Formats: sequence, structure tokens, C-alpha cells
Amino acid sequence: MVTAAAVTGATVRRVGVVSLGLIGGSVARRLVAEGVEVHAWNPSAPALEAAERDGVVPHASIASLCAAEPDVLLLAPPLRAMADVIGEVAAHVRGATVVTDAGSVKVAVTDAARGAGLSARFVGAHPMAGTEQAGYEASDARILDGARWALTVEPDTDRDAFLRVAALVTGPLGGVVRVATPAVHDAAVALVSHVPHVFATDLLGLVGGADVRDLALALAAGSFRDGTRVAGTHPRRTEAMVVDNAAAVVPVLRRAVADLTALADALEAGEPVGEFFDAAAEVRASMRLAAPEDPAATVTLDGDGWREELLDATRTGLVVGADTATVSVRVTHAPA
Ligand SMILES: O=C(O)C(=O)C[C@]1(C(=O)O)C=C[C@@H](O)C=C1
Repeated sequence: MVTAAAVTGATVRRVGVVSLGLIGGSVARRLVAEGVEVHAWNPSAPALEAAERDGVVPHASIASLCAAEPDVLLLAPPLRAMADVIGEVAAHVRGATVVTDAGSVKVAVTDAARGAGLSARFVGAHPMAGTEQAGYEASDARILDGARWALTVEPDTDRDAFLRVAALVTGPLGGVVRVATPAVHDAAVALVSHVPHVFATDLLGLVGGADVRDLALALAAGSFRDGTRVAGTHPRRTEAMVVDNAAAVVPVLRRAVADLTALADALEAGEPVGEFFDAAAEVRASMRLAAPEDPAATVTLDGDGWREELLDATRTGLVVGADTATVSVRVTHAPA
């Protein structure tokens, strides 16, 4: 086990935020509370004015925001606007600004960043945080407490850019980082976020089309409320996640259809179905037990092979944590 290592010097004093919705607004509020200088641009004026009252420096355009040369510029627009925002940022970003994002799909976003020529200063990010609400008025610094963030590492990721984003996330944003390639991220998030949104939506659709709809809705209690909560997300937002991550979502949906068909067949034939439930119970138990924030080892990102080391570690599980003044990259080896 490697026990000691730290990479120093990744300080973040000024952050720019593009789009003050639920996540951009929550990030801005939290950073202001942590004493970080926050600059922002938002397509509509009321949210920008509200943020200004909350201590954010407002900008009238993305060009003006880029000219403030934030240490990190975080892009948090709706997914459907991300490519346009990336193009606009690429045209104006300057100095040593590192660009990151908060989109829930990473292949599409990192491809757009590469296409716009941003690769050298871009690190994809995804905070696994949120609610079914939207807009600056729904934003809340607390939803980021201890949030798990995915950061993407690619063969051309810049080490200092990666460390600066990791320092922001694990420092003032109070999060924990897991590292993945964009494709691995998208496969994992299809399972734990995108497809669950589809199932929640379908649960509502099933009731909506049933003869007993009214009575069913009148009787709905805990399981239906919990199972459908995320279906309260704006339909366009859910649609964009699923469409932009179709490559990873489709195989999971097909697998789910096959599982449910097998279950229905077994029930119809009066065959045993215990295995279906036992297998799920086992996953649920390991989910409760998982403590990925407990690092088993620490590595220093100072050799030539740092990217490979990170990506390699992705296969067994990897967490980036932070001391207050330094960033440590910790590799957690999953039990064999
Ligand atoms: O808690 C919720 O309401 C969410 O939907 C948050 C949630 C998720 O867990 O799926 C949704 C999308 C984000 O990209 C990350 C997190």
C-alpha cells in the first residue's frame, strides 16, 4: 500500500460559471459561501440578478466572463445547449483558464470540447447531485455536500488541468471524485441515473394508461412516491440525458426488457422466481456497504504515466480526495 503522496499548488481563487440553473446556481452559492470569487453568465437576467444579490459577479456575455480569466470555468447549461456553449467558450477563453462542465453525459460533451479545440484545457466533470427541480431559485449549496463527482481522464488530459478541477471539487465544493474515461462514465451513469429516470417515467405511464388509474393514484403511497420522484424532472431534461447517452442506455434497456420478460414468463408458468429477487438483494447490500471514500492507497501524479495510472486504477475503483492545502489522488483497490 502506498501511503503518502500529495500534489500541491492547485489553488482555485476565481471560478466562472456558465448558466445558473440548479447545478450552476448551487455551485455558485457554495463557492461564494466558501470565500471563492465567483463570476457568472446566465442567458436570462432574473437569475443573474438574484445571483448578484447573493455575491456573484455578473457578466453580460460568455466573452466577458472568459475575459475575467477565472482559474476554472464551469459549464452548467442544459445538455441541449452544451455544444453551443462550448463553441462560444472556445472562441473566447484565454489565459490559464481550465474549462470543466457539469453535464450528465460525458462522451458527447468531451467530443464537443475536443471538436472545439479545447482538449488541452478541458476536464469533463459530472456531479452526482441534484433534485427533480430546476432553476436558480431551486439551487442550494447543500445538495453538493459530500457529492460524488466523476472526472474524466483521456489520453490527452492535461495533468495540471485535472488537478485544478480536482482541487476545486474536493476543496471548496466539498465533493469526492471518481475518475473514468468518458465511455466508462456513460455506461455507469446509464445504469444508476438515466435508466432509473426512464423506469420512473414508465411507472407513471403504466398508471396513466390503466383502467384503475384513479383508484391507483388515490392509493399510491411510499413505493410509488419514491419510485417516481425523479420523473418530476423536466421532461426535456430527462429526454436530453437519454438521447445524448443512447449508446449506453439502449443496451441497458434491452437487458431490462429481457429480465422483465423472463420474470413475466416464469410467473405465468408458475416457475420459481426467487433468484430474480435474491440477485437484486445482493447488489442492494453491497451498495449500502460501499465506502469508496475510504482510500486504501495514495498515488502521486508526478510521473510520466500518471494518466495511465489513473485510468488503470479506474478498473478497480479510484477516489480523489483532498487535504485542505493539497490535492491527494488516492487509489482504492476493490477487494479481489
Ligand atoms: O436526485 C435527483 O433528483 C437526481 O435525479 C439527481 C441525478 C441522479 O441521481 O440521477 C440526476 C442527474 C444528474 O446528472 C445526477 C444526479
